Amino acid sequence: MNNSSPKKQWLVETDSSVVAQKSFQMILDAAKKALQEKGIFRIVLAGGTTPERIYRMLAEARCDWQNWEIFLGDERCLPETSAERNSQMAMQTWLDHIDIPATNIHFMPSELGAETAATSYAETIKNKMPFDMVLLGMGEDGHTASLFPGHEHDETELVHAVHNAPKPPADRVSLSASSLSNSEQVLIIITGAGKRESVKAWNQGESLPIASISAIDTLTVMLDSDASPE
Ligand SMILES: O=C1O[C@H](COP(=O)(O)O)[C@@H](O)[C@H](O)[C@H]1O
Repeated sequence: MNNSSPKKQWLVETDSSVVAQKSFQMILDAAKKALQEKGIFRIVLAGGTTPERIYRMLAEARCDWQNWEIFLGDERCLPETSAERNSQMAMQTWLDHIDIPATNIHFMPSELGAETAATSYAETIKNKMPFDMVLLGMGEDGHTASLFPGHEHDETELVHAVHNAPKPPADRVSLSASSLSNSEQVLIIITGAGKRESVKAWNQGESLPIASISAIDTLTVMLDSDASPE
């Protein structure tokens, strides 16, 4: 990994639809660059509700998806077809609607339990990094992916088994902060007034999980005006 500091940009947009539109364009631009330079684009997806609108836009985009490779930043330990799984959200909003080889989609087998899934997914990603783009959201408590405030993990792990998550379900699987940061670009998208206090705490230097994320080249934080403390 590159030890120099990444470029950082903090963008405040008028509303969540502008955040979605600009994020969508950043993803397409990153894909175009990676595909031109090396013929493959590896992106790690965020779960939760914030990225849904972006994924729906991607479902409508005219792209050659053959050389996109999809990963997840975190997953919830629930049955494979549960609507609460991040993989199901990504399939329903985007991946079910495009012509991408199934072998290019790498979900976490979290139905097998957090430990088994974390070990398995570490094998999946270990030769796929650095990623080209990591997309992240942030919860109201400052968690990102399934890295929660107050939780401690073995920093040598690529992927963590997560238990006792304060947001259900309690059992989850998450890429580590260093795996999530092992990406040319990291794009963090934050919308809604419910996130404002955590954004403020992050700005004031509180050691929230979101604050542990970096990037190789560029770290972008894109917020809507509701989430911005200014
Ligand atoms: O549980 C999760 O929460 C965060 C934030 O979700 P949001 O609904 O507030 O966008 C999400 O980034 C993470 O992937 C997910 O598992």
